[in-house]
Amino acid sequence: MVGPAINVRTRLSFSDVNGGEELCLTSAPTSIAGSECGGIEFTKEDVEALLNEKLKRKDRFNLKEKCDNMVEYIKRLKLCIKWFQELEYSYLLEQRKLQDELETSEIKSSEMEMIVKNKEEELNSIIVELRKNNAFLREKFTQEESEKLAAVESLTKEKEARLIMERSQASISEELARAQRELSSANQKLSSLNEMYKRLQDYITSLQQYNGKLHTELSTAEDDLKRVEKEKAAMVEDLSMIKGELALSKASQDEALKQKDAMLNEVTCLRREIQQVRDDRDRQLSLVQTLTDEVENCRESAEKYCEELDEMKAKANELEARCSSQSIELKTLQNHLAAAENKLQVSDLTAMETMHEFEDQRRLVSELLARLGDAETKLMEGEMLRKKLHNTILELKGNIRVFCRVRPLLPDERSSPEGNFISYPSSVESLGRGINLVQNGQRHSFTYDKVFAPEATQEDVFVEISQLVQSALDGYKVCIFAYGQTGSGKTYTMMGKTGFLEEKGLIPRSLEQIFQTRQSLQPQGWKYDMQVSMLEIYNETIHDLLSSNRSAPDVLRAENGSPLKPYSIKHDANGNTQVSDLTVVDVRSAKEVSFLLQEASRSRSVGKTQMNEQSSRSHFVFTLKISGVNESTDQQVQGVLNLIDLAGSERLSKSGSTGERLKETQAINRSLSSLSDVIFALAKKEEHVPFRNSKLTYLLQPCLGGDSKTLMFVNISPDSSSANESLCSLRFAARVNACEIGTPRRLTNTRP
Ligand SMILES: Nc1ncnc2c1ncn2[C@@H]1O[C@H](COP(=O)(O)OP(=O)(O)OP(=O)(O)O)[C@@H](O)[C@H]1O
Repeated sequence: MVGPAINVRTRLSFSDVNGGEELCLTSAPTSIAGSECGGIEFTKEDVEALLNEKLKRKDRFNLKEKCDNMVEYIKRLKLCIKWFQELEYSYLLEQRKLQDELETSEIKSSEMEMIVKNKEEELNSIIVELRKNNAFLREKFTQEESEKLAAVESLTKEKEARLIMERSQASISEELARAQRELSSANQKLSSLNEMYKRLQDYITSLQQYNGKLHTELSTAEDDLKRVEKEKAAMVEDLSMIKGELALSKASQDEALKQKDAMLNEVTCLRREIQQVRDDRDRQLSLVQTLTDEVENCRESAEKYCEELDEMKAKANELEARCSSQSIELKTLQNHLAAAENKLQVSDLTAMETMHEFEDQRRLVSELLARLGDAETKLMEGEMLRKKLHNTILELKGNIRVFCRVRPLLPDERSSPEGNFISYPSSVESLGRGINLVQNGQRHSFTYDKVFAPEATQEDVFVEISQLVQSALDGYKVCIFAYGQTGSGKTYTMMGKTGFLEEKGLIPRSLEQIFQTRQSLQPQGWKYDMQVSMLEIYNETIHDLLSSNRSAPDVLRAENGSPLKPYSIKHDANGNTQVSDLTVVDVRSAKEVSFLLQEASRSRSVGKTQMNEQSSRSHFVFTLKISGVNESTDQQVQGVLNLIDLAGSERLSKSGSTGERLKETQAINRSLSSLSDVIFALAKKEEHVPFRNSKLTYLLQPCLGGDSKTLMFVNISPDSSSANESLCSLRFAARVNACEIGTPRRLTNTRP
């Protein structure tokens, strides 16, 4: 008996996408029916071989494809297993049918039995084989399943890793792009800096050339000036001579005029007299005539009158003689008059000449004065230009600038019995910049950027720093501090004298100028925001001078009164200084700031010492932060103006301090000595600069070691008893002047 034929068509295939190969095992439609069945072609070996082959090539698949193939493979295996199960089931059915047939027919030949047995055995072996295959395939399936899981897991891991890698790659490429951008901008900056450097070099050389030219011009101008002065002096001398002569000639002219008047009077008198004489003569003549007539009449009439006639004749002769003598006198008088008139004319002429000469001289003098004025304005312009160039050169060199100011003697101070121990050289190169100090018979000379003698007013001093103050509005960090012995005039210089407008100090003047300039820059689109903070460093602790809570100055207090941490100083990468929790006030006018200044000076630690009635016992730091933006160009600037009034150095022996004052004095001297340590280290260009040794030096770090425009006032007392301290201050100032701290940097950018 032939059982039902089961058609099995199986195709197991693995395809390698990369290799393009396809490994396949296909069973042709097979009729599994009794002995005709040649057996199933998918033997364990085949599958194993197939798997081995697959495993061998496994490496070549990439994980994803491997996984897909695996899934496909597993699907097919499942199908295969299903088919095998169906096959097994059909075989079982077949077997059962055969057995049924065997049982029902009961006629079973031994041959048939044999066949059936064989068939059964065969089928059993096939079933066993199939079961084995099935078990193997199941095992394989679970293995493949676990492998698949592992592969999926590794795939997800790989995917994650890939994602991470992609993300990191994206960030790296972003960073790379940024770095490239930065590199290009840095390159641009570098090239612009190089260009700027070249330009600056050119500028410096041109400035130097210009400076040289100016110097030569200055020297020629000075020569000219000297010459002109000499000429002027000669002229003035001539003029005075001429004036003398003129006065003389004027006097002689006056005299001549007087003479002339007198002569005229005389002439008129003489004329009158002549007239009188003439009248007399005429009268006499008429008389003579009448007499002659009478004589004629009488001659005829009587001889008796002969005697009378003779008498009359004698009288007439006498009168004639008188008349002729009077005419001679008249002639001489007329001659005199003519001579006087001549003389008058001559003196008129000389007076006219003198007047002309005087006019000429006057014109010459005014011309010379105009030339002198021109030369003086040229000289002043040259001096201003020289100062500007000097400032630019100093800025380019990166030095700290130093101005020295000597205060006048105070009413209770006496000048030295040996005369002034401070003098100012008058040579061209040190004029206004040099100071000499004589101590123990030895002369010490110093030169700074500017020296102000006691006569210098607050206005004179401010004029010299106004440009520096101005640059805070252009985005520079500016620091001006006053250093000096106690009572030498630091507070006077920085703050001025309260209640005296003329004696306002640099801080109020600077603020007025800044707010005025802010106003004047508004039409150009500039808008500025200003913030003020004020602090003092007293006994190495910071006090907020604008804080409403001044009960415990060194330590901040929370609202509940519990102490918070003390104020701390921090500098950022741009060199901006921040003092934690310090009160910062937005200000819009100089008035607001002066109100705050008054508040702060009331809070400041001030005390009476032997050296100063109102001595500042702390370092006072005024900070104005300026941030400006140009609405039309979007340019932004950030400037800072630091104005610092340091506490005065003093000798313990001299100050006579005790108790609290002694502690203050020691703290002041300690911080000033830290300042000088920093200056020494900077001057020597040492690697380590001990900025952190005191709060003062740490606060001043950006001004002393960075890119700010820094100016120091060294204040000097003219009192001879302070000569020693003054010498120390001048020496310290000379060191400061020699410090190179770098080129000031302008903080400006474009609004994003
Ligand atoms: N240029 C000046 N013209 C007139 N008076 C001055 C001048 N400089 C200082 N003074 C006067 O000298 C005295 C001492 O000056 P000031 O208080 O400014 O000294 P200081 O250096 O700040 O002292 P301290 O370090 O003790 O605070 C004050 O009375 C001040 O008015």
